[in-house]
Amino acid sequence: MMTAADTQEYIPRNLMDHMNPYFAKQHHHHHAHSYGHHSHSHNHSRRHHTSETSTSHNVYPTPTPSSCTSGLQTPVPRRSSLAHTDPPPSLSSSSSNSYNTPPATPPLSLPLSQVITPGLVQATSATATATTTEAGSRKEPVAWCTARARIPTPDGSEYFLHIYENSQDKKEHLAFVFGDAIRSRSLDKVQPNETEMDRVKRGAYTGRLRPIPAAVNAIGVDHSLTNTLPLFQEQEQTTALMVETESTTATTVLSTDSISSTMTTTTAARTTATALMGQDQEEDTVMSMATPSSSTPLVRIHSECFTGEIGHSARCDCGEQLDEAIQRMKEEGAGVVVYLRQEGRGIGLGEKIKAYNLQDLGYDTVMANLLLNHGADERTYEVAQGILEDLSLDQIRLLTNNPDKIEQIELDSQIRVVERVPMMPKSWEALEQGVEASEFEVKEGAVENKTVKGKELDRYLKVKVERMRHMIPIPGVL
Ligand SMILES: Nc1nc2c(ncn2[C@@H]2O[C@H](COP(=O)(O)OP(=O)(O)OP(=O)(O)O)[C@@H](O)[C@H]2O)c(=O)[nH]1
Repeated sequence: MMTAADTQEYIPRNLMDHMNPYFAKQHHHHHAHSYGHHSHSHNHSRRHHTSETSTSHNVYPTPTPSSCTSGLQTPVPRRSSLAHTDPPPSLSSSSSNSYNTPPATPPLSLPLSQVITPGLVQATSATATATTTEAGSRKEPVAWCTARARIPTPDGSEYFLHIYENSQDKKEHLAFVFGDAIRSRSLDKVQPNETEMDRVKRGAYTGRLRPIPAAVNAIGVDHSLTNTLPLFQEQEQTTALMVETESTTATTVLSTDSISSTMTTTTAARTTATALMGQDQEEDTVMSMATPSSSTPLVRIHSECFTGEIGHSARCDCGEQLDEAIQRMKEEGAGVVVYLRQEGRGIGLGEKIKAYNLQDLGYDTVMANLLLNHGADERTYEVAQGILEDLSLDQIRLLTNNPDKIEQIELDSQIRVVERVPMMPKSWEALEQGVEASEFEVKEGAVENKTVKGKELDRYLKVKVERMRHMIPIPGVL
């Protein structure tokens, strides 16, 4: 769909980079095309590479010491220099568990669980294998989920927050997962020597956890859950998992629903597992079996913005966008917000704060970045691709106005944006309709308190449209 914004003049990224001496020879692609329903392949090169993989397309080389001067000319380290050296885990490996941080707190004592051998627990979708792109260029996963937990929200709905590690940087990138149908393959994958409680702690269960009587919140108590099953059965009607081994017989109670479906018997360990379901299981089963939506999932790839999301800043609409994305996914009952820790379009919070001072002098967001010797936009999307691949999302409806984001997410990947879902800034939508933003807000009812408006926001948005190709119609009054 062509919008008014499509016809606006813009400065392509390569031209912007030519304005910057550091990036003069960098970019090789960028074409404008409209995004509606489409499926096409790209043959242009990935814009950003880590230092390990980069050859001729190393877009942001680490400046040489001689190029480092002071003040506005001081370059900052590029992402490529931040790439850490830990190898990503091979999901197909049966012996490596190096990426899982040891628990900081002493584990609950679960003697019987300790004897459960690998293979006993099988996740519902534990078929994760390293992903390979169309070009076959990437064998190892880029991102893997280390933990997940339920987050209830004030309106009673909830989502599962997924924590991701990755092969590109040391940051904790996130995925807000709405609905039960979307699962992380790396999370569900069985890890060597893990116990059921290990899996519960990292969130590798289906359904919902429930309180157990054994969870006494006091130190100096025996937190062993053995020999307490009869008590649980009588009083709590909770899901009980009975584990029997060759040498010992005892029972461990876990409050996971549907855990029986994650268990199988291994002959090697001569272990059997039986789930004894409580009376309230039916209700929970309904929750855990939410019908997977047949429609393509809604996805938002959101970049961190401390000022806009936490700091009540009216310089940008980042907080409003995050709220809007979450609201829509609640309404649809499914979807994923991939939350990337690339603050300030990848330049970091400190540098963005410097950029704000330059903006107060009259420079726009693009020029302020360039004057700080940054690219106009230094974000990369390999981690987002890795997260989407891990969540088995290769056909998505993407909430964005940014064509570059669509190009980057499809690049060298099987992921296809089958639909772009626009995000109209609330204040501009109100302007278009000739109403006060506050009226609009009330009318829509979707936005709580993050709607932003004002001259600074208008300027920020116009720069996105005019210089960064964002597909937002500028209100006639502006
Ligand atoms: N360098 C810089 N970054 C900013 C500024 N204002 C917001 N950001 C960052 O911009 C990022 C959001 O990018 P946007 O260009 O607003 O939007 P987008 O994600 O590219 O596009 P949409 O998907 O349509 O929202 C976040 O990381 C913010 O921290 C600014 O003035 N300077």
